[in-house]
Amino acid sequence: MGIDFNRIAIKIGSNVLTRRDGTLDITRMSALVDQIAELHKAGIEIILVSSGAVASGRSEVCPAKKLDSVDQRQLFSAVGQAKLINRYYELFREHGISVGQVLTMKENFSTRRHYLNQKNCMTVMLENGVIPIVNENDTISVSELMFTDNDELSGLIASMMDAQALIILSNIDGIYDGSPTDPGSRVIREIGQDKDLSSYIQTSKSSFGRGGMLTKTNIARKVADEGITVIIANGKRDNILVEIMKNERLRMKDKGWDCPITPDDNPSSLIPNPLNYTRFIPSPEPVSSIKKWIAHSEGFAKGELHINHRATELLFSDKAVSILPVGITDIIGEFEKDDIVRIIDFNGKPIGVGKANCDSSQARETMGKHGKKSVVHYDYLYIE
Ligand SMILES: Nc1ncnc2c1ncn2[C@@H]1O[C@H](COP(=O)(O)OP(=O)(O)O)[C@@H](O)[C@H]1O
Ligand SMILES: N[C@@H](CCC(=O)OP(=O)(O)O)C(=O)O
Repeated sequence: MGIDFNRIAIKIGSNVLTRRDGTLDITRMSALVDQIAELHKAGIEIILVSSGAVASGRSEVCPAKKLDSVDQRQLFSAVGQAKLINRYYELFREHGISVGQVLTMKENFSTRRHYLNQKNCMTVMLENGVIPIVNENDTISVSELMFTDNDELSGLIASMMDAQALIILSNIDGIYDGSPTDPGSRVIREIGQDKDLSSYIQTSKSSFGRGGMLTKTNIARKVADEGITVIIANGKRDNILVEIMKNERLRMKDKGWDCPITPDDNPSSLIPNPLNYTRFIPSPEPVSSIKKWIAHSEGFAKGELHINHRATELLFSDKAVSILPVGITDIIGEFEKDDIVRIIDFNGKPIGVGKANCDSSQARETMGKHGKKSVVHYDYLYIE
């Protein structure tokens, strides 16, 4: 399979863009923009997911009275997002590159129509040489329906836009095999598909971050399972993006793949990258666009299909299997045709999601019967 990085998503975390006192780190921002401009000029399409709205607003306004966390988020992000996008606009303009702002919310991924509408918006931007700069619309997002953090959002965007790679920039070199503060811990450079990382991840997160390393790891695994290379690296390191792309290019060349980086790259300067970063090995199996959407729709599931032992076994076999009524033992909740439903195995464990082929009452009528139409067709089924 030939792989090249001609479309990538880059997520810049709050901590990369903010100084210790919470103010926007313009020097860092400018350095990252220079690198993105270099990649853009080399012909790589880039979608930027940037945090930093709340952090940059915090230093801008001094609330008249004590605010609760929702009011704070709304006030700071309203002021901070304007400041953030204005900075990006100015910095990219120095390189002659146009940028556009995309503010989104979790609900915007809930129906296929909304999903495709967003995809279309960003596709048109890319086709016209415009770099989309995406952030959650924190001002009007409802707390319970928010993304865990921008790592989750960046995973959705990378998947939706069929990016070949997602680079998550944080304030740490990658995922450590122990506490990052322990001098004996090392960055794990490559993570295979079945590697369990739960014992390594501490619940700590950086001062301005929302989700922590656990969400990064979970989202990275999910996105890599869809065939997208995911890299977690330190956005505070000089020239990190360009170095990562050079290193990845070297790796691909090694395997006989082609990957455009900078047109004036001097091959002699392409020594193996001494930098630490964590790379999630992508699944070699391509995942269709609709399955990618379904994979990220778990939060919108309207009901549950409980399946028996045999159906569970078949779903994990190499065969392309749909969920037939005969394998269903219980149906929980009410759903319409085309709604997302959760698939629960015989042990009560959620194992995937799918788009229902019929509504819940029709599904209940055929449950347990042979020779009936599938309740979830294989093409609309995503097993984790
Ligand atoms: N095993 C680990 N390896 C690396 N970082 C870890 C690990 N366990 C916990 N962390 C914490 O995760 C933090 C990064 O996540 P987060 O605060 O969400 O950053 P961001 O704002 O960039 O998204 C690190 O600063 C570190 O404190
Ligand atoms: N939308 C928020 C992002 C908050 C957030 O989740 O940040 P991060 O910890 O960097 O993923 C902002 O711009 O401040």
